[in-house]
Amino acid sequence: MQKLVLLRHGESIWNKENRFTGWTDVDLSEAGIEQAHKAGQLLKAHGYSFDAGYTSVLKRAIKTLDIVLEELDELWIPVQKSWRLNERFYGALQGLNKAETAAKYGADLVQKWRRDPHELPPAVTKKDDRYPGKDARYKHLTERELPLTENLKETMERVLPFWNEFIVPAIRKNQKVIVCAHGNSLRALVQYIDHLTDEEVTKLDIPTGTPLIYELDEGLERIRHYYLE
Ligand SMILES: O=C(O)[C@@H](CO)OP(=O)(O)O
Repeated sequence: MQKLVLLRHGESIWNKENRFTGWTDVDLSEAGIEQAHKAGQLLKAHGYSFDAGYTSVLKRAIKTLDIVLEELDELWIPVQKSWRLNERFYGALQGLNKAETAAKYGADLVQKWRRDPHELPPAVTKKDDRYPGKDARYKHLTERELPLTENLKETMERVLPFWNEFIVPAIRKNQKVIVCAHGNSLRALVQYIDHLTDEEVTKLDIPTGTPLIYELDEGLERIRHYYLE
């Protein structure tokens, strides 16, 4: 049996302000920093230890993993950062307040943009400052890989190559792995690991700063999963 730990970053400043975040690189809030420390302490109290960490190129996830590893005194382990673990790119919604957007466009449409795995939020143009092609950290991406908007299905399509190329081989080598990512990159991963239907994933919400433990069999099929609280 293998254990895999998935962790959504602690609360960010824009989670707190109820804004669509996506690839915007906002920092953790005070509460988010506290959540990250608590997650690390909880993992330590339950005897967890890691050989490898994986995170996105966004500071709310990077810092959360750092704080967790600091609590475990394992800041030395190799940590791989990839854009493929980033939050779902939220297009032209990024920066807008979720409640104000619901009041403007209607709660049903906004809920579809947020949770329907096939629904695409309004796109940014390549001239928009939010277009990732303008950000140095994405300069190695091809134009096709640079999103203008993304739904959960597309998020899954860019998360899975990273899962298969790096995380699966590490687990198969018996490494103890922690993946610190985002609400929707983790929803995509959970949909894949748990074989969830689109309807089931629509209802799935992953809380910030709460370790989600997966026990996997040799074929990396889920035996059980639970939150450490
Ligand atoms: O704003 C975002 O990027 C995400 C996660 O906070 O929001 P949502 O809950 O709508 O997926």
